[in-house]
This record gives sequence, structure tokens and C-alpha cells, in this order.
Amino acid sequence: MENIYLKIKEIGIIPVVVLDQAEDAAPLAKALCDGGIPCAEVTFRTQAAEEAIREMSEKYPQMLVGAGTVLTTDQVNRAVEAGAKFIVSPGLNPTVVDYCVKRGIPIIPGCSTPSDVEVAMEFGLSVVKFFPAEPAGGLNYIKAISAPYSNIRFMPTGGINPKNVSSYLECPAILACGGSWMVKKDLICEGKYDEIEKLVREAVELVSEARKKLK
Ligand SMILES: O=C(O)C(=O)C[C@H](O)[C@H](O)COP(=O)(O)O
Repeated sequence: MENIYLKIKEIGIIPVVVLDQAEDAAPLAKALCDGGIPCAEVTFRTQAAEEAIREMSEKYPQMLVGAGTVLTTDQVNRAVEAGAKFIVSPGLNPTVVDYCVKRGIPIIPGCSTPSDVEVAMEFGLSVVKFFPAEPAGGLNYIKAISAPYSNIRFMPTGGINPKNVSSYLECPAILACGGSWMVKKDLICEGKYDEIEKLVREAVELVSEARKKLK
């Protein structure tokens, strides 16, 4: 498995971030690093995404910064140019996946059906996002879908929270989980970085407990 995917696996929970202002990127990155999750998936849902990725990557080079909600090849270019080390998308857009694969850019496309997974495999991918995880069937669905695709690892995202994340992380087919609960918009807008750091620390604890059970 490629280095980036191994890092994502090691981190265990990928914070999915929506930033309205790029100025919030550095203090948020600090809280994530201090809390023990030196990683963020900065979503292209806002105009600030590109600059936020640049801020985080430059000021916190130890961080694994990726871009989320990437829907176009133009966004791939902007994300990578800003420092993103991986690309995540809510669905499987063959144009975007092909573009990334041909350039060796790690891409984790959203899959929610066996057909999606098979298209991802056709592109040579072995890691996919499972989105939207809870509404699409949750852990039971992943267990069922992973049976025929034993080489595929899933990154469930959408509806993951501190109460259900452990059960996901205890499943061997799951590489890591994505979630926004520790980086909620209101916490960022109100500058509650101590609270974010605390939620991150709790998330780290959940990953380590779940990993002990996996062994
Ligand atoms: O923006 C994207 O690219 C998405 O695919 C959606 C996000 O992954 C989910 O919104 C995160 O889910 P929550 O943790 O339930 O907030």
C-alpha cells in the first residue's frame, strides 16, 4: 500500500473540514496537530479551500493535508498546487479519477454500491471512501460489500461520530473513518480551538482503543 494510505490508516480518523476563511486554517491546523491528529481533508465546498490548504501545508509541514469534495480536474490542480497530498470526492467521477491516477495523485473516490467499487478497481484503486456511510447502510453494508472485494479498503464518511466510530474502526475492511464532529463549523467560527483540541484528543483515544481490539 502506498505511503499516503498507510499514513491515513495510522491516523485512523480524518477530520473533514469546511472553512469559510483561510485565516482559520493555521489555528485549526495547530489544534489538530496538538490534539494528535496531524491531518485534515479540506473540502472544496468553500472558496477558502485552496488558500486554507496552502496555509496548513506551509505552516505545518508535518501535517497530511488533503482536499475533499473535489468534483473537477481544475480543483485537483488547484488542490495539488496548494500542497494537497491526497484527493477525496463524494462520488466516483471517472474523469477526475482517471486524471489523478495518470498523474500518480492519490485519489479516494466515494463509492456506495458494488458497481462503484468495481469501477474503482478498474482504475487500479484499492482504497475508496464509503459515502454517505450511515444513510447508505453503515457498518453492516460495508461488511457485506467487502466480502467479495477482499483487497479493497474503505474510508466511511458521513454520519460517523464518537459513538459509532469505534465499531467502524474495529472492522478490518476499514482503513480509516472520515468525520467532521471534532471540527464543526461553529467551533471554528467561534475560535473554540481548545474545544477542538479536546475533541481531537478524544478521537485519538478512540482510535487507539479500537486498534487494540483489532490486534
Ligand atoms: O464534502 C464531501 O466531500 C463529502 O463527501 C461530505 C463529507 O464527507 C461529510 O459531510 C462528512 O460527514 P459528517 O462527518 O457527517 O459531517
